[in-house]
Amino acid sequence: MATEPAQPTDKQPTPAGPADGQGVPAPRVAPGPLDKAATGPVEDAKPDSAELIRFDKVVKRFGDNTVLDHLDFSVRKGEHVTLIGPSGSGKTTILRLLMTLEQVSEGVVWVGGEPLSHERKADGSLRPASEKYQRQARKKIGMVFQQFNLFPNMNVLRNITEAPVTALGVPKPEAEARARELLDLVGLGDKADAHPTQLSGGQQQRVAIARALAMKPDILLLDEVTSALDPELVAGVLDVLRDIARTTDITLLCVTHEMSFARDISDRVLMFDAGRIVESGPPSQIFGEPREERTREFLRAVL
Ligand SMILES: Nc1ncnc2c1ncn2[C@@H]1O[C@H](COP(=O)(O)OP(=O)(O)OP(=O)(O)O)[C@@H](O)[C@H]1O
Repeated sequence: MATEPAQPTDKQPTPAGPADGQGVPAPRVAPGPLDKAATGPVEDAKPDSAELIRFDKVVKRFGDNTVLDHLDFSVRKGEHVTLIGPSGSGKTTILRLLMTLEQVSEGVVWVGGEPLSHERKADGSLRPASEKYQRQARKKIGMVFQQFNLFPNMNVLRNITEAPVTALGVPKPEAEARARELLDLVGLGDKADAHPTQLSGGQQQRVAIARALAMKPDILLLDEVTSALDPELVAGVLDVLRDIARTTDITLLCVTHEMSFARDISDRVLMFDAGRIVESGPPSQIFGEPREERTREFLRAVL
């Protein structure tokens, strides 16, 4: 397989290019021209309707580096799942595949019962998805990055309303009313007119959370959202997220190094190592009685 071109950074999310899986055998769940050995109707492979996200035999390579190695997992509607594991184990790559900032090398990513990494052709086969298809398919997914990435030339209100107005066509007054509600939710009701440079890092990150929620996503991806913050600002952001986890029915997929936060908000924790899940279970198991030595070793190092 050819080495991939440089990937977009979180700061400059560019539209996803064509999948690098083109020309390689298609995943088991994607019978069709790319998978000559596979038989059976595509419909049979559709995820369970309660599953909102499903990774099916997903492989992600960067050049010779296999970052995700035939990864299978799913997340149910409304579930809060946290990914933990050592640096470089592939956690962020999973979120970036869901945002279509990266493309799978093999396998299929499904969201809401429809393929995200691929699109269905008229004959029922799955082919690597076009940029246009993915732009539409990822609309129900929001992400908060480590760096807040607010628009510096727009005030807080406009940072939040910009995407709903331009991408979803929400009328401006409606978008503004919702933005004000969200600002209240994140404890920044009085900052609508401020500019990002007038806010602390923690406040900027709370605006970024409000901005992600303004798109009314079904799925919220959180990628180490407190890593860039001064220690005294971390608790405020985590409290806002705890509230969101408790009071909304949003599905959360979260990468964090904050183990007590993971313990608080998660229904399930997935422990990763070298692109594979080494253990999966409720926080009581993972943090209380981990079954795998690799999990115990990792937690000894970080707790
Ligand atoms: N665009 C890229 N090009 C080449 N290699 C990449 C790219 N993005 C990630 N990688 C590599 O993929 C591997 C997994 O990275 P990833 O960021 O998913 O790990 P992680 O578990 O989230 O780590 P951390 O906890 O440090 O954020 C690393 O070896 C990383 O260097």
